[in-house]
Amino acid sequence: MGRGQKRGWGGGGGRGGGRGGGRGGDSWRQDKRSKTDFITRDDMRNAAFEEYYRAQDIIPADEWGDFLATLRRPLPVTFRINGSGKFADHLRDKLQQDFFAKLCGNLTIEGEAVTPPRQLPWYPNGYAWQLEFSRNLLRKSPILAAIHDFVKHANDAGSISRQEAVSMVPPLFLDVQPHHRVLDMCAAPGSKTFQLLEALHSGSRPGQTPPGFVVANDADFMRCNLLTHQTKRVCSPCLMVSNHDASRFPAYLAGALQISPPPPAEPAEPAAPKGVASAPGASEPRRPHRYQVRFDRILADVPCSGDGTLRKSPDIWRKWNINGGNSLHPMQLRIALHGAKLLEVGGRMVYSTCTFNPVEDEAVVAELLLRCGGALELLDVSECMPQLRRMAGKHQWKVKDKHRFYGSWEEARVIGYKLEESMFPSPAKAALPLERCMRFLPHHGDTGGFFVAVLRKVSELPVEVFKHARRGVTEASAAAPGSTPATAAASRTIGTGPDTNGLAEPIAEEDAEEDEAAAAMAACAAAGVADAEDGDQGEVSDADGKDEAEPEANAADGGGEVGEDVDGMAGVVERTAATGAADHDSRAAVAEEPVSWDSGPNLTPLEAARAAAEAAIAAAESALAAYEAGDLDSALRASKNADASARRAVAVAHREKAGFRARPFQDKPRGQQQQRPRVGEEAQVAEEEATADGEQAGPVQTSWIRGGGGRGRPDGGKYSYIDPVAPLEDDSVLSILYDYYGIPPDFPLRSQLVMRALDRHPKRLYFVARSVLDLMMQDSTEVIKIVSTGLKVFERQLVRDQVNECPYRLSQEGLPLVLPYITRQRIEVPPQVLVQLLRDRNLILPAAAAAAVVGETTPSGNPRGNKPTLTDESVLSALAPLKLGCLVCELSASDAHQLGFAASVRASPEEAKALLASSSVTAPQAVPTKATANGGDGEEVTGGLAANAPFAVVAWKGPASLAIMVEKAECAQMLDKLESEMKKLSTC
Ligand SMILES: C[S@@+](CC[C@H](N)C(=O)[O-])C[C@H]1O[C@@H](n2cnc3c(N)ncnc32)[C@H](O)[C@@H]1O
Repeated sequence: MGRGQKRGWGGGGGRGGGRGGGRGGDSWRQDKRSKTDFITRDDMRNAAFEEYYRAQDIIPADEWGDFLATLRRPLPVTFRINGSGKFADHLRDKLQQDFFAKLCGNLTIEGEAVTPPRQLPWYPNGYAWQLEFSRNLLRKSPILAAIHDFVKHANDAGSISRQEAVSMVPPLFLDVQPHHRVLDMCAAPGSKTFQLLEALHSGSRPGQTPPGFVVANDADFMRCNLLTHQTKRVCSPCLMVSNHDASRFPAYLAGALQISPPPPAEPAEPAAPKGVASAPGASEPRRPHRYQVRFDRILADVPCSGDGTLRKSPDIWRKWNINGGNSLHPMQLRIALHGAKLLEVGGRMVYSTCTFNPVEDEAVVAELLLRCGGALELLDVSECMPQLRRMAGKHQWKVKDKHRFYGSWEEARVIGYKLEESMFPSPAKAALPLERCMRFLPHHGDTGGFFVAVLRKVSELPVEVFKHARRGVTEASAAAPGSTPATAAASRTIGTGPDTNGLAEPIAEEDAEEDEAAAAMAACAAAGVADAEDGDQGEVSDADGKDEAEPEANAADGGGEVGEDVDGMAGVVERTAATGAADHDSRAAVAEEPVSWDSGPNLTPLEAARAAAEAAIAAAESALAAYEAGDLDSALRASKNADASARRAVAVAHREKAGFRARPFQDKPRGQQQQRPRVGEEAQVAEEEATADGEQAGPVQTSWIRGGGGRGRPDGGKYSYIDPVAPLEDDSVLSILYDYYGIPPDFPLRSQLVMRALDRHPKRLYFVARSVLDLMMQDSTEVIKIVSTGLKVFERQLVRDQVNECPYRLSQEGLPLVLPYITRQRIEVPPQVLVQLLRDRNLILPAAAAAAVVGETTPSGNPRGNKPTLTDESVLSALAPLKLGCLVCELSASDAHQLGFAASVRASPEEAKALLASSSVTAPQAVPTKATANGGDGEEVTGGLAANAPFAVVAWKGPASLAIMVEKAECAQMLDKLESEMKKLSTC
């Protein structure tokens, strides 16, 4: 492909083992550029590929030319609108009316034809679109450039997701409902998990948690982190991200560990002589009931050779060879078989790949069906989504090794190179209804290629499916992305017999799992640490994928989070610390002076870190002002101070995080008291302080811990590179949260609020759905390797010089979940004020504004004051009685109604009870048996907490200002929605 051929937005993320999926910002474009710049049209051919697929007869002969030509063209940009409801409709209508309507007809720009945007007719609610503009056109046309910007910002803000059209199909056929227990076996980077979560939350009211959950699993740990990041935007407490080889995802959990009651008091027996085992002691853990893990819905979107993504990843033209698909087949079958085992009777499983290759497609499905002996059936979904063009699955195909094609296993058995019987068609397979499988061809809908089979489990699997020894955890498994030397070695020790037919078949699977669980249980009972799973992958990153040792990350950690939320918090610090607008300038003036660290009595490390961070901000602002005023000497001085203060904040925060309870600085003997450091020396002083002796506070104790091993877990845990999950049990904090926000005691903060670090002052608090918590509780031996879970609802927030009653602010992400239960610290604001807040982000309160002398300049020559001021009397009087600190600003019910937004809910105690009860109902066991998939005309399949949230923002009341704590991109989106609805209303 020549350079001129590139699409304006490049392609999306890659598929398959090693290829990552980029989303957000311009990274797509960069990925794309690096992949395509060196691939010319002449490179887009591969004789082996053409020979293989011509022989397979999966492309009608008269379409072959079209098929190849389409594969050589770059992929259009495809995106879908996230969620459903008012916001999603608004976005769709805006796109249609403001942008796409202008591109209808035979539009040409400077002689180049513009392909009009195309709505994907089969995607529910008209929420998915395809755009096809070249980079060249983007440069020439303001309207195309505006569309580009809009889509980019909407993607950044999380209201749309870029995703290849056919990749959206498998989740639609899975028909996920809110009560389902869902497993996404190979989930990263998570575009389908996102859809599954939306379906799970579909129909949930704000504050309501669906009773089901989604476990998103991937064998690659780093890709699990990517997945966690990508799915944040759904705002779901029902997600657990795990890291296993899907073919060995734990099928049995040890159950909740029970401690036998103490025996009745009896006369003490003489101690047993040494070397004689004592009788099972009454205080020994009783072996718990085994708990079988079952799911109602399973997506097996397996790693594959990926030739369906040739348009997105043209480098595959060069790399494609017959061995790719052949070598993946055994792993794909293992994963599918294990999925069948984990599936609940009556449950549905979708097997999908992005390859045209029948060895990875029909061959796997056919072998799976045969092995399951009628326990699985292939569903006929031909009536679902009729506008989605598809080809029926094949009953016959050919298998090839590096030498030649073979018509049957008999032919290949002796001379075939690395071939397995399961890859071949057979009369028994030909009798299966394989035509029910679906293959999506690129030239039919200007898409990529995909294969989908929808299966239902109608009865328990025959025992013999899993009877044979597990001989085939072969090199394919050992080479799985993310597999560690430990797993690979473990796999090899299981061995591959000569006649294994390569399938990870089996076995001794039950035994292996049982042994694993028993060993882990024994180890746990002995309070030991068993690395029963994969061992340490050597990664040291937290749930967000940040390096633990990264100084910036730690700077915010114990230091009052001042530097954490740059967009949200910096503004708050600026205006809440002390005296508002006027204060900004006075601080700027002093910020040029080296900062004193020994001021004030009883300065704790936390306060010191906070003070240092604030000083850093003040100094940085001062430096900026000086640069703007052209005073380079002052700017340089202030910059050095900012640097030194920030370093100090990092150092003190490190110490605080490490659990040192340092003595107040002035406790030091007089001679050793902190001297005011000279400019440039602060960092060194801070380092010394950070290593000074202190009282070790020790890690916090909790009643349970699951997973992980990092972040202070006392026993080390099994997985030293993953953060553990543990309940927040500090009642002093819980009581403050309940009291400050007026949350009714029924709301299960006490049982469902967790932290990901065993810190005395955890930085973030996450809410986990009951269903996820139950799953974790069944896993008493911690077999499931949890990478992340929970919805962030609170973030630690302390501000200097402010009486901040609650150390945790709400997180905008978790607001839709907790808002209905919040009865204090919330105010209604008229739409105009909300617009002002979203636009300016910080509004000065009148008293502070009055204190600023208009026209006066600071010592460095900058104008004082001059900040947007909050003047609305109704808001000011509503704000007055509220405490300093976090609050929620929302539209009134009537304004929300008029503007067409979901009205904010303030649940009465009774309603709160009902909402909570409906959030934790037991999942019905009956699963719809209708052989239909969701997604028919007009049927709504998406939803989500975020999508249906009322119009409300987290804000911060300081002594001098009101600031909102929402990221800039999200502010812009909200502002756009609000203004557009207000405009509509005014023109009505
Ligand atoms: C086709 S991609 C999945 C795409 C994903 N479903 C989505 O929609 O974003 C295949 C994924 O399988 C993972 N993988 C490879 N081998 C695996 C295994 N044995 N078990 C689980 N995941 C595996 C890869 O790391 C990769 O992320």
